[in-house]
Amino acid sequence: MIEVRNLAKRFRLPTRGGRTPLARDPRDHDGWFHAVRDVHFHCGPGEVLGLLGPNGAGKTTTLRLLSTALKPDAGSIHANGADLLADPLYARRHIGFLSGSTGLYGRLTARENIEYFGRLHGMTPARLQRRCDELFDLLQMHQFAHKRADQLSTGMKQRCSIARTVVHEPQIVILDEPTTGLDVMSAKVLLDFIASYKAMGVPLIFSTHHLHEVEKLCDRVCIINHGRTVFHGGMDQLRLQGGSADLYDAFVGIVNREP
Ligand SMILES: Nc1ncnc2c1ncn2[C@@H]1O[C@H](COP(=O)(O)OP(=O)(O)OP(=O)(O)O)[C@@H](O)[C@H]1O
Repeated sequence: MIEVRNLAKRFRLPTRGGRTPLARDPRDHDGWFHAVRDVHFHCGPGEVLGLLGPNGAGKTTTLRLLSTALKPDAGSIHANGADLLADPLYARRHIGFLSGSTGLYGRLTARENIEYFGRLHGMTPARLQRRCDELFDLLQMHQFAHKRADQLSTGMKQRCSIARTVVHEPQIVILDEPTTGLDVMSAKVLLDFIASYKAMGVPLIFSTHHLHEVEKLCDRVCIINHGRTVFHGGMDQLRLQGGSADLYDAFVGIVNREP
């Protein structure tokens, strides 16, 4: 279970000649940009949570806070009872985080990349071998396992990055826009992967702009707008509060309702 409460993160706005620029965004205040102002949600065992919101809403910043790549200014994050802000090592060991960058070494093969990250997590050679075989099956990577990462297609690189993210069998998985830029077949491999994690009972959070993915996979949804959670709940609740049985219209209804 991962639980996020009242999360906030601000960034210093650049100054011009020592003066703070005029506020251009509702999140600009006194020389700070409040990228995340009040985000809350939870995701339990076997649940998939979809993190949605318009461009710039604060999704990536929120996920980076969860992965402890960024430190929040306020709020709390608990994972399986551990306080991630007090114990960031817990996050490194037990959370698998896929960020926007591939994080792969171009001169290593797909397999060497996964093995390298597995060794960083202290996995034994036997466990690593078993895990690689498992992941290569799950993500259909056998065909390009021995190709250099810098010679892989976008879809192959993304599968490789996901394998790297979960090589150490994390208890919680967080994926930032995992299917962006992928063709239908590559996206399907990743969506099947998410479904298999759900079946294993691992809480999984992913951000996306694709509502059909949410409809297919998510048990709950968190919609962020201007850095705030404006909706958190199940799919039926989303349709009810958004005023439409159509997910797209319900999403637009909720986002437009925010002042
Ligand atoms: N390091 C930073 N310094 C200043 N501003 C930042 C920083 N990181 C993010 N922001 C700002 O915070 C806001 C939220 O960005 P974020 O990347 O979290 O949005 P997002 O919801 O993931 O958007 P998208 O859907 O376009 O990926 C944006 O206005 C962005 O410019």
